[in-house]
Amino acid sequence: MSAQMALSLSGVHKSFGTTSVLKNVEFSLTKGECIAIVGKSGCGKSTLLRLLARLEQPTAGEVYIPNGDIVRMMFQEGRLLPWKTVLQNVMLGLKHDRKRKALEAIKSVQLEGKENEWPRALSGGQKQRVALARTLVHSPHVLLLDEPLGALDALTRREMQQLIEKIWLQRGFSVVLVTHDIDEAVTLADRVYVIENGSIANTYDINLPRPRKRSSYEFVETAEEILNRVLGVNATNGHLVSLSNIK
Ligand SMILES: Nc1ncnc2c1ncn2[C@@H]1O[C@H](COP(=O)(O)OP(=O)(O)OP(=O)(O)O)[C@@H](O)[C@H]1O
Repeated sequence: MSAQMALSLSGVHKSFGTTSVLKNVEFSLTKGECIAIVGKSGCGKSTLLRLLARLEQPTAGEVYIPNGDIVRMMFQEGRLLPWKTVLQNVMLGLKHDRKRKALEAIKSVQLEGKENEWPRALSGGQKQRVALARTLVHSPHVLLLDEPLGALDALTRREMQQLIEKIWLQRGFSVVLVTHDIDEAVTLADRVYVIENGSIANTYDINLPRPRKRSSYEFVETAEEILNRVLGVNATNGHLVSLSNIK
């Protein structure tokens, strides 16, 4: 494996009982890359992330992450402990230098001044900032994002996307983002994988300059192409066609 490899999956299959969820999934990330995984509900996106987080084991194949590399996951619901303050939530799981590290992470998500608030006093966006701080405090090599902005309003979502991009560019970790929002995928990812019925159906390299302009012709074209692929729409005539006919 190359020293630049952040993670890789080769020939990964995952079944639950007799239900086959992932079939022969193969991809890799170099360090510092951000990829997005999109696909219809139930296609296996979260299962893929859970394999990367080692919350599940593959039925066959290999998930490779370099020894000692730290992987952290952020979920759609922030999963904050309601009986702990912002600072206490961010300090969770830390062993050394807890307060200093937590304060630094809280600052990086622009929540200075909220350290002693209870989660119930925070807006949805602020809660997700705390959830992000809780991952950053561990200095992850790989950040797994499972639809982290899915419950936020459109404006807050944009702000969070900008924040995630800024922190990612500063810190240089690798990101695997699962999202239903194709614009979000094209805004953030170097590469977008479309999953269909548990397999990678298409890969799109996104070579647009950052920060990406959603109104640009290239952005709109790319997002539409990916959306059509996910939906199984033939972009040339706009009709729904059988997914198996699209290569
Ligand atoms: N622990 C489990 N036991 C049995 N089946 C499971 C388990 N986890 C996931 N599945 C099944 O695997 C399939 C894929 O689920 P997964 O959550 O990975 O999809 P998804 O693409 O993330 O969906 P969504 O976009 O709706 O979150 C579903 O049919 C689901 O019911």
